[in-house]
Amino acid sequence: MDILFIDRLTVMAYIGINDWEKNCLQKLIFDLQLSCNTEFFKDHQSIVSYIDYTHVNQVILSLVSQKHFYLIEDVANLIANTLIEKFCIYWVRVKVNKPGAIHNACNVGICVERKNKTLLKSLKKS
Ligand SMILES: Nc1nc2c(c(=O)[nH]1)N=C([C@H](O)[C@@H](O)CO)CN2
Repeated sequence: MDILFIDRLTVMAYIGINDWEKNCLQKLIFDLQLSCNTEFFKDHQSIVSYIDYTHVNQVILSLVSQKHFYLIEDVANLIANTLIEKFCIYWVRVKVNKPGAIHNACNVGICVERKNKTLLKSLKKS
């Protein structure tokens, strides 16, 4: 398995469980890993199936700017599930960092992994 990654993608978001966090933009930093098959892309006819990381970036910006999120877990789940849905990938890892959330820690975050079970099944059959 090959991995396409995006490190330290930074977005300002409405995020948090406290009242004061409802109207206050805070920094979230994303580390993303998406499975891909670079051998497959060598064939020019299949160029359409490469994962465009600029498109991934746009999807994340659009998702995160749409509403207020309660937990970083909610953001991580939404992004992981959407990426699995929108792109032809069978595995994704999404790490959401909320630096500064705890004054005596340099970072806190959540890391989720999702698999596209339907795609996995069809890959096994072929
Ligand atoms: N597991 C989590 N715990 C907490 C979260 C969270 O998103 N997931 N959020 C907060 C507050 O919003 C905090 O970040 C305010 O600084 C507390 N605990």
